Amino acid sequence: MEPVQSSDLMLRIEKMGVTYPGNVLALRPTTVDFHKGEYTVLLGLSGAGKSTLLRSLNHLVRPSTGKVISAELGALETITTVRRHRCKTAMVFQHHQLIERHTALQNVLMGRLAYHSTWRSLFPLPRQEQELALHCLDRVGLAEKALTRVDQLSGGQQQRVGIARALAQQPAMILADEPVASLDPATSERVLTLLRDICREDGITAIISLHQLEYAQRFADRIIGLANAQIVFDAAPAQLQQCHLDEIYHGAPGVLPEADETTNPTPQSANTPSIKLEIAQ
Ligand SMILES: Nc1ncnc2c1ncn2[C@@H]1O[C@H](COP(=O)(O)OP(=O)(O)OP(=O)(O)O)[C@@H](O)[C@H]1O
Repeated sequence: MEPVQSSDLMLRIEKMGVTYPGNVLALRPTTVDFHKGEYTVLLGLSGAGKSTLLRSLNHLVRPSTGKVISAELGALETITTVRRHRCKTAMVFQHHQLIERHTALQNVLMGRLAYHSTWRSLFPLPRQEQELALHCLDRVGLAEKALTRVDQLSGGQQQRVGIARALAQQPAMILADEPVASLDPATSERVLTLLRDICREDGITAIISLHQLEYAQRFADRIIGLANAQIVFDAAPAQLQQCHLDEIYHGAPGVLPEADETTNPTPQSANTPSIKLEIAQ
């Protein structure tokens, strides 16, 4: 299939649905476009389908129906296309998935492995690659921790190493699955600010699943709200109204922050670890 023609299109999912074994419907057939440089937050209750949507974008979860189409590569229909797509699509995970007994630098170098053959990765990577990894650590403010074992770093520092590893991959797109779910509010803000600033500077498309409404409103260019395995809201944060929240949180009493709080986040809600708790108030 030919790549999709559109100047700012990064990725399209077309009638893509996911049903897990046991007939668990996780995502109804969905068509949606993601654009270059856009910072999209996926919002929704636990089980709404955020991780499934996110992980299907690089076929970590294989769609049961429909397809993922890269603007550059076309439909992800062959192993080669999926590999090339994954090479340019970095992931940041909730539990960062670092090798804890390795140094920060060694972990960041893992981001380069997609560019090397299996046998080549058995040997130290060239100096040029090590310098790139060090530069990535520097961008997340951790150059001085390069030779520190990851298990000696704080949770926030570990997640910054996870971001540096993603950057070392020189991605066109970053998929982040609840990257701040295990962090305290102040650290969460720092990590999300860092991620947004780097994506803006480098023109990286970011798609991030979050539970915290206030962070979604503060950081996103676009919010996609999911409920019951389908998209129920897809627009800029300023368009998000109480009725949309009611739909995303299906009837739970969602709390929409005051208008000026969207540009100036509220410390009181930042203390709340997730919207799931906030809406239960
Ligand atoms: N590997 C799997 N096998 C079977 N069912 C699964 C699997 N992964 C997820 N599910 C189910 O698919 C649905 C969507 O799950 P998903 O993890 O995408 O939701 P989520 O919105 O990311 O939730 P959370 O915020 O808790 O991570 C849920 O009903 C979940 O139980």
